[in-house]
Amino acid sequence: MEVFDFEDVQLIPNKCIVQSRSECDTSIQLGKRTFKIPVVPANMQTVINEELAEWFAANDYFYIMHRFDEAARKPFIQKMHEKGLFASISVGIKDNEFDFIRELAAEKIIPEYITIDVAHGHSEYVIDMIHFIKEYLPESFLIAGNVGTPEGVRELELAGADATKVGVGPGRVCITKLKTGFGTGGWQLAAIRLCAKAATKPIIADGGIRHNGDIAKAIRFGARMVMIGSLLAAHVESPGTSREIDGKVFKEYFGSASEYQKGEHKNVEGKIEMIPTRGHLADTLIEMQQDLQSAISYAGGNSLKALRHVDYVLVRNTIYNGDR
Ligand SMILES: NC(=O)C1=CN([C@@H]2O[C@H](COP(=O)(O)OP(=O)(O)OC[C@H]3O[C@@H](n4cnc5c(N)ncnc54)[C@H](OP(=O)(O)O)[C@@H]3O)[C@@H](O)[C@H]2O)C=CC1
Ligand SMILES: Nc1nc2c(ncn2[C@@H]2O[C@H](COP(=O)(O)O)[C@@H](O)[C@H]2O)c(=O)[nH]1
Repeated sequence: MEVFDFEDVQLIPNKCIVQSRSECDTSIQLGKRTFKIPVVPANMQTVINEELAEWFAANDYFYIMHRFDEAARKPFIQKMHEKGLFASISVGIKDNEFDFIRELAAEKIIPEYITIDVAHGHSEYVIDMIHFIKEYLPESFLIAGNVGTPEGVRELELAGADATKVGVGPGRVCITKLKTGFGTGGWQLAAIRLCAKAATKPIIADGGIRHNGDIAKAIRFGARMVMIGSLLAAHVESPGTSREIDGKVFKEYFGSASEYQKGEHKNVEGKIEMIPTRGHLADTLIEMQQDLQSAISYAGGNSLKALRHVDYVLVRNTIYNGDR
């Protein structure tokens, strides 16, 4: 099996067909909606909160609210709907989550998007939850994950998932590879490629994006969208707690399976990082869009489709050209 990661690949330019990069269309459809860019912030407590979710939805960006404030989810959906915005929530697979889905269905509170968010998503229990959600809330677009294999993608799709999320262990604050020996950390891009070949529905590539160019690479290898944590954390608006260290302001970015999230040291597969505070999230998203527009122009097209078939070379670890 050929394995490689984002830093090992460079895409090869084609003749440009646009007069300006602004002609390149970065929009992408997921479910019934079209979004400005193929990027979704990670459904983590230091990346997204209700205020940001509202901003993302109101500005035509996709978002997935995290699942770590369980009781807030129902009023969140209602609040989004009162404001005419789409609701996109996460669920786990414990028994109370089945009750929650039943409750939403009984009260006809129907989120437009639901994501089943479990570390090891290739599981009978996740498949049970997919069946359950499809029975009780068939109108919701259902994303299930995370998986790291073509078999995982196929089984979740077959169970009824409308999209699957791919990535086990490539995240910036992930220590799954170190703690268990498993995952797609270090070869996430090759895993996206394998999974996309098996997929008949969209896949969301989750974790490991370190540069804006990695978004174009993920799309080249079959992702419909990418989920991003670290690059979208630590902005002025980000929910992580700020701390001043040696006169510089940092924000917390911690893993959802870290002890900071769990409140105990049990099955810990995540850590914390302090990231220097960046500017405003809106500016980072605009830069991501501009970089993608440029990537599309290098691909020789005027929409994201152009990225899907560009040639590439494997040049191991050369992303910095020795400039690091
Ligand atoms: N994308 C990634 O690589 C990873 C992401 N995460 C994130 O961390 C958060 C916590 O997730 P998670 O650890 O799934 O915790 P959850 O609390 O969501 O656990 C999911 C359920 O599955 C059970 N389970 C059995 N085997 C596993 C396994 N190998 N991994 C995970 N659950 C298992 C758990 O039971 P029990 O706890 O008793 O075992 C629990 O009932 C999620 O938001 C997840 O996305 C975590 C690790 C990797
Ligand atoms: N193994 C773990 N993975 C985690 C944890 N918390 C979140 N995640 C995953 O990371 C991505 C974000 O990755 P990034 O490279 O963009 O920072 C996120 O979407 C989850 O899938 C964790 O505690 N352990």
